[in-house]
Amino acid sequence: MFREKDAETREFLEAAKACVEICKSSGVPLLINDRVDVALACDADGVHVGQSDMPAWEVRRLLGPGKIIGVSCKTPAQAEQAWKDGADYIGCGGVFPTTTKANNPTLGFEGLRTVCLASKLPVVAIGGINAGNAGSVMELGLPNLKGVAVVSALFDRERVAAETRNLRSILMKNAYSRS
Ligand SMILES: Cc1ncc(COP(=O)(O)OP(=O)(O)O)c(N)n1
Ligand SMILES: Cc1nc(C(=O)O)sc1CCOP(=O)(O)O
Repeated sequence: MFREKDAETREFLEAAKACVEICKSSGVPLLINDRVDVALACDADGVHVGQSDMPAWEVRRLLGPGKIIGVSCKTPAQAEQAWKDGADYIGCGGVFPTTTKANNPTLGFEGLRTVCLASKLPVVAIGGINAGNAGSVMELGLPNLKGVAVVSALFDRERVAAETRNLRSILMKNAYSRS
């Protein structure tokens, strides 16, 4: 996911194109946060939109059937709408308090559980998740909960690659212990 909240459009697009190149060479899909225009211009693999961004049905109309669309959802009604609109997955949070996104309500495990139970789409948990608590989120064993998304757990650290490997190994252990 490429998420950039402050850049000018041209700067955003140039950075997004560079990310697309890196991800393509590693076989990793790249989604653009919020910006459908940028995703189209750099031929990204998809877009993630929030509740105040372009509606997912409109994003689908613009991107076509082959691209990945994610929608941030905090309630069962939003999850139902995302499914009706043709989204591929939903992001649900904040599971824990976060300083990365201002004024973001914390849903806790109960809020996440409510949305996961109602969702007809795969769910990615987000908000305050890090190597210390990611295991506890996945161990909830909630239906449709397929993974976690993190920002500060990796990007507020000096050793991003090492932190990423550590988080990955925690999530992989959890996946194997449940299979
Ligand atoms: C998996 C996932 N969940 C939520 C988000 C946040 O997207 P959005 O609601 O658009 O919030 P802002 O990025 O605008 O703060 C995400 N990118 N990924
Ligand atoms: C971008 C975003 N969306 C959220 C939501 O709840 O939809 S929480 C969040 C910030 C996630 O950052 P961190 O891992 O540093 O808490």
